[in-house]
Amino acid sequence: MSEHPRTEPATPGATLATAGAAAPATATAPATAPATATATATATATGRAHAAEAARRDREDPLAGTRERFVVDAADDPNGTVYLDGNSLGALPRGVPARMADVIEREWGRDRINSWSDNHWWTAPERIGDRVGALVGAAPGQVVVGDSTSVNVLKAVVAGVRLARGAEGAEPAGADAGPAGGRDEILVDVSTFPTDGYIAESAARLTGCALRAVPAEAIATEATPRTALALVNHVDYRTGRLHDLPGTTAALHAVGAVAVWDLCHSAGALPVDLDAHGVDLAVGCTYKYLNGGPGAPAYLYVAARHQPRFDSPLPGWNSHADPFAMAGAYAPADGAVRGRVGTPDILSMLALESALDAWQGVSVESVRAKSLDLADFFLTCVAAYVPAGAVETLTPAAHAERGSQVALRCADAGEVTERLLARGVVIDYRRPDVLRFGFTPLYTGYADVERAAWALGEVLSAA
Ligand SMILES: Cc1ncc(COP(=O)(O)O)c(C=O)c1O
Ligand SMILES: Nc1c(O)cccc1C(=O)C[C@H](N)C(=O)O
Repeated sequence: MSEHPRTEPATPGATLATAGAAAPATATAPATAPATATATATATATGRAHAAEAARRDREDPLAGTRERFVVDAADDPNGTVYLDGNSLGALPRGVPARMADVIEREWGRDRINSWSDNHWWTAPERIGDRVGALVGAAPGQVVVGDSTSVNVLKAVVAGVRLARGAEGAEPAGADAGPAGGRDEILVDVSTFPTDGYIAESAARLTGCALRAVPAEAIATEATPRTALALVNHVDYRTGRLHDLPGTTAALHAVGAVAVWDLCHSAGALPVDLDAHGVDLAVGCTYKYLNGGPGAPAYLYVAARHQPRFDSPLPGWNSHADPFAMAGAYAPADGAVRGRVGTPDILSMLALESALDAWQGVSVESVRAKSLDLADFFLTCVAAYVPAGAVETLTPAAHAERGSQVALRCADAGEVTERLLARGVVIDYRRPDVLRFGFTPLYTGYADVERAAWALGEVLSAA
């Protein structure tokens, strides 16, 4: 469930003008280009010690140009919105509306049914899957886009248990009921995003396994020869902690278990390198750092070596070897197509395809470098602007242990989130006491994070 308090009117600039003595004098100035210099000068005059540095970093940022590919407010416009919620819903890439108009008016409106072949709708899940794959380190042919992350978790966990059992001949193919002389346990990280935990529990019942929740850091040591698989969140949605994908995957393999990773909070934010680390199965959403839009289709990665034995619990006609044979008996297609189920949501899928154009010429490595730098700079600004002891940082300081968000714990976090919104700073609140600041390097600038830290300081100084 989302926690996005929304107050009316949500006109950040108007509220900022009445935000108290520390508010910049130019708060009601129109959003014009010279606002950059004005805002920086005003910010410095009002004690914003890091404002000038933020402006300098933005000028020197090699990724500064990609911001124009998105619909976001100007970084230095004090009336504009600072959007630090791309870890929930990524901003709109500029090319998407025109592409959607074309899809709706021409492909659907005029070409109609022929679009399945002529406009390549039928093969969109694999085609777009390859583009997502390139961003998570998967060679072509292993990622298919479709359904929600929740649904793909079910596919991955049930099929993963079948893979783990089948590898040893411990169970007759197709029999899921009851432990079959071995692999009868599924591990899930104890702080998992809820949907993964709910679905893993159901998948455990479907496969006759027991579900055991352990800290993600302990999965490597808790896995035993009874473990069929572990479902692990690559980045913790609440704290922003990055879990050890290479080490945990290797430890699971050492006991013959399958590694299933949820990449919702890492895909598009940091290098994942699925193939390089020998991951078995992975799932993730595309509406966060991949900016695919609300409810954009998710994806499923099935490592090529597992595809011939990938036995989906949701075998639909779209994953049939010959869908239009309309055969009574199911025969799975080869490759990643095996992960499909029913008719794909073409409008959302093609919006995602267009959104991925925003990655043109950008490496995930460069995004990661800026993400870490943005978070470091944000924490420096928080330390300078926020009263001592008012917040506690939940996100690990070590770069190797964090994703692309900073989570701060503070009293009255829901109220603080509303007050930040009133100052034009959009973040997430997770009950009971967590503020999440998400950084999307393709469009988040240093002035954004400086302004967010300043606003947080204002709010907590007034508390
Ligand atoms: C880690 C994680 N997994 C799964 C989900 C849920 O995916 P969906 O609601 O798209 O099925 C989310 C966010 O909503 C998430 O953060
Ligand atoms: N998927 C969401 C939605 O449909 C509405 C609001 C928020 C979301 C989210 O993605 C929440 C997100 N997974 C989280 O990390 O909390």
